[in-house]
Amino acid sequence: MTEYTYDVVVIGSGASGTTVAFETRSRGLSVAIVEERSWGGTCVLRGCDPKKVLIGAAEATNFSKRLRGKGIKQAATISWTELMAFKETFVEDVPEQRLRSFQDSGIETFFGKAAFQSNNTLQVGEDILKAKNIVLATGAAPNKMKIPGNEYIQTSDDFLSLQELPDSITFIGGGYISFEFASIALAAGKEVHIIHHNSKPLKKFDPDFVAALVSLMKEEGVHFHFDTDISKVEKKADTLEISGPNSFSLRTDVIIGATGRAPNIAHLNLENAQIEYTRKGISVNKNLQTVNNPHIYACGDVAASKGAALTPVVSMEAAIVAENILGKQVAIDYPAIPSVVFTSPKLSSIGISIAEAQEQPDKYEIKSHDTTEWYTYKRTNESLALAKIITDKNTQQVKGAHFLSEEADYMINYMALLMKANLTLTDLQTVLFAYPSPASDLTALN
Ligand SMILES: Cc1cc2nc3c(=O)[nH]c(=O)nc-3n(C[C@H](O)[C@H](O)[C@H](O)COP(=O)(O)OP(=O)(O)OC[C@H]3O[C@@H](n4cnc5c(N)ncnc54)[C@H](O)[C@@H]3O)c2cc1C
Ligand SMILES: NC(=O)c1ccc[n+]([C@@H]2O[C@H](COP(=O)([O-])OP(=O)(O)OC[C@H]3O[C@@H](n4cnc5c(N)ncnc54)[C@H](O)[C@@H]3O)[C@@H](O)[C@H]2O)c1
Repeated sequence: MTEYTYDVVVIGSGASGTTVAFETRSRGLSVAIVEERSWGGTCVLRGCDPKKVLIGAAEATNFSKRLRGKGIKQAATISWTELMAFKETFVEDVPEQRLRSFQDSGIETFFGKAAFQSNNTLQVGEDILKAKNIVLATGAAPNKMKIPGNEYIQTSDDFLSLQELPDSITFIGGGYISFEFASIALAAGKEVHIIHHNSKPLKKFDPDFVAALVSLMKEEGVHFHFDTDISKVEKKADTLEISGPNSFSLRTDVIIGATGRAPNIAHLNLENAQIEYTRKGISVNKNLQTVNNPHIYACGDVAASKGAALTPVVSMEAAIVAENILGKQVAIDYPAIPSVVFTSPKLSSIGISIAEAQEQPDKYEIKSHDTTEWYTYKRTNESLALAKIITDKNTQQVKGAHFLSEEADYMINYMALLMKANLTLTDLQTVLFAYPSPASDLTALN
C-alpha cells in the first residue's frame, strides 16, 4: 500500500468534480481526483452532450417534415448507424483528453473505486489517500426497478450506445429521459411507447403545456400508457413482454427504464467517516459541507442539496465548494434555474410555476400567449407555440416563464437573463434585436 497526502481529494470526474479539482488546483492547492469509470462523467459521456447530438438529427428530420409541400419535396430520414458514428466523435476522445488536462494542470489521478477508511482517509485499490478536504462528487445512476425480469430493462446509457434502433421501443417513466429519447426514436420512424405509473408526467413543468405536448406526441404516433404499473418482464422468442395489473400487456423489442436516478453512495463506506445521507443523497448544509465533517463536501447529483440535477446547477455548486475549501464561507444561493425538455416541440420553464402564481393573484399577473400564428412560428410551420409569462404586479419584473415551441430553449435563456438583471419586458423596448428572430418577439410577450 502506498500513502499519498493532498490538500484536496475529489471523488468523481463529472461536471462537478472536475470544476472543484481545476479551481482548487489553479489557486495553488495540491489536488487528486479519483474516477472508477471513464474520465468525464455523465454529461459529456452518457448524458446531455451525446443526447443533444441525437436530438439535432431529430430536429432536422422534424423541420424538413414540417416544410414538406412548402418548398421541401422529401422529408429527411435518420440513418441510425451514421448518427451513432457522428455522436461517437463527440464522446470517444473525452476520457483521454480529460485525463491529460488533469495531468497537465498538476492534478494527480487515481483510477478505481474510492471508499472512506476514516474521515480524512480514502482507499483506492492499493493506494491510501489522506486529505485535508474531501469532495464527494460521485453523481447518480439510473434506478433499477425491483420486478421479475428487470435484467431485460436497459438504461439511458444503453440507449445512447444502441448500435441498431429496434422497430419497437418502450420507455418506462414519464420524465425528461423518456420524453427526450421517445422524441428521438419517433423521429427515426420507430414504434414508441411510454409507460408512466400515474397521470402526471414531467411534473416539474406547466401541466397545460405538458398536456399539449402529450397530445401532439400522441398524434405523431407515441403510445402513452398512463396510470399503468408494471409487475414483470418476460422474454418471449425475440421480443419482450411487459405485463402489469388490470391485464396490461405489451410486446416490445427494447425496454429503457427511466424512472429517476439514485445518488452513487453505496460502496463509499460513508459510515467510516460518520457522513449522513438519505435516499436523496449526502446531507449537506448551505455551504455544501457534510453534517458531521466540515472538511468533507458534497456537490452535484450525489448531494441532497436544493439544486436540481442539471449540469449548470452542479457546476455552480462545485464552484461554491471550491471557494469554501479556499477559505471563504460562501452559502449557495441558487438563482432561478432554467430547464428544457428537448422534445419536439421543446418544453421549458424558469422561476415560479403557474400554480404558485395563481395562489397569489394580488402579487402576480400571468400572461398567456398562443404564438402559433406569429411570423416566427408560421414560417417554421409549428402546430403549437405557447408561452406563459409571470410578472410581479408591482415591479412588472418577470418572476417565471414557461414555453412550448421549437424555440423554447432560446426563449427560456432570454428569460434567465431578464430575471437576473431584474428587467421588465417593457425595458426591452429600447433594445434592438436582429429581426426576424425569436428574440425580436420578446417585447410582444408583454
Ligand atoms: C441521459 C441524460 C441526459 C441529461 N441531459 C441533461 C441536459 O440536457 N441538461 C442538463 O443540464 N443536465 C442533463 N442531465 C443531467 C446531468 O448530466 C447531471 O446533472 C450531471 O452530469 C451530474 O454531474 P455530477 O458531476 O454530479 O455527476 P457525474 O457526471 O455523474 O459524475 C460522477 C462520477 O463519479 C464517479 N464515481 C461514482 N462513485 C465513485 C467512487 N466510489 N469512486 C470513484 N468514482 C466514482 C462516476 O463514475 C462518475 O464518473 C442529463 C442526465 C442524463 C442521465
Ligand atoms: N433536459 C435535461 O435537462 C435532462 C434530460 C435528461 C435527464 N435530466 C436529469 O436526469 C434526471 C433523471 O431523468 P429521468 O427521466 O430518469 O428522471 P425524472 O425524475 O425526470 O423522471 C422519472 C419519472 O419516472 C416516474 N416513475 C418513477 N417510478 C416509476 C415506475 N415504477 N413506473 C413508471 N414511472 C415511474 C416518476 O414519477 C418520474 O415522472 C432528471 O431528473 C434530470 O435531473 C435532465
